[in-house]
Amino acid sequence: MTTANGSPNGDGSTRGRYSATEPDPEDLDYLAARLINGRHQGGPVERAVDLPRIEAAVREILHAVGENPDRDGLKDTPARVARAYAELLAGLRVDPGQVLTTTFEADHDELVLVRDIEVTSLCEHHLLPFHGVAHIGYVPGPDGRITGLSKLARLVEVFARRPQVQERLTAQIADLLMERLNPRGAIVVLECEHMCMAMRGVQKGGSRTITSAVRGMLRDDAKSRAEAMTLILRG
Ligand SMILES: Nc1nc2c(ncn2[C@@H]2O[C@H](COP(=O)(O)OP(=O)(O)OP(=O)(O)O)[C@@H](O)[C@H]2O)c(=O)[nH]1
Ligand SMILES: [Zn+2]
Repeated sequence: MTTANGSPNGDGSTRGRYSATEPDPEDLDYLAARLINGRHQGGPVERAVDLPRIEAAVREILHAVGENPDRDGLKDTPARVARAYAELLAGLRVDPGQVLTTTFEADHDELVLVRDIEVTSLCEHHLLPFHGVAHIGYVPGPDGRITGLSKLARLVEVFARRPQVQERLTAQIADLLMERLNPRGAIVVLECEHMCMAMRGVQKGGSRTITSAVRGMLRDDAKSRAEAMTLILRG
């Protein structure tokens, strides 16, 4: 739990070695809330993360590969890995709709596009990272409803911090934009490299997978779609 002043303890004090501007990574409510808007608003924390259970599982993995989890270099590793998973999967505990609660009306009815939003997620098949960039565009609806540009990046974070496949991640971003902003159309393109293809298995580093989700007029109108794609892919 933290407060609008950014202090994890709500009174300007710090906990352990973490300052008010450097949140305690063990504060799981904070990690979930930070995904939404950088402040804790007491939003829904849907699922608790069982850190001791992850720790026990990581100890088992270390045993199973023939390591000694109690040796000096590994003794804190299960706890570190547990905290890391809590952070990497914090999106599971967040209602993505909360990200798009701040919307504005603006007299703009043409494409709004944010390119090259950094994205890192975990593939649900191997729990290895895939990373790259997301490009998100939409054409505001008749009511001219737009959202803050940073909210588009936050939307990527909330859906990326879950076990994912790239196709679903792409579609979820587009669908939530359509649901919450009621735009004329939306387009989401992700370009990612999958570590499960680079570090193991087929071992083809450097390949990039491109996925798109196109909705509304950007799907139905070939000219609008081609214009948006040109802007997205020219970078
Ligand atoms: N479509 C899709 N596939 C993914 C994604 N992330 C990982 N994969 C693939 O998921 C597949 C899982 O295939 P399996 O045959 O069950 O697993 P595997 O034996 O580890 O496969 P290899 O990676 O080919 O060694 C692999 O082909 C991965 O490349 C993703 O985001 N989208
Ligand atoms: Zn994988």
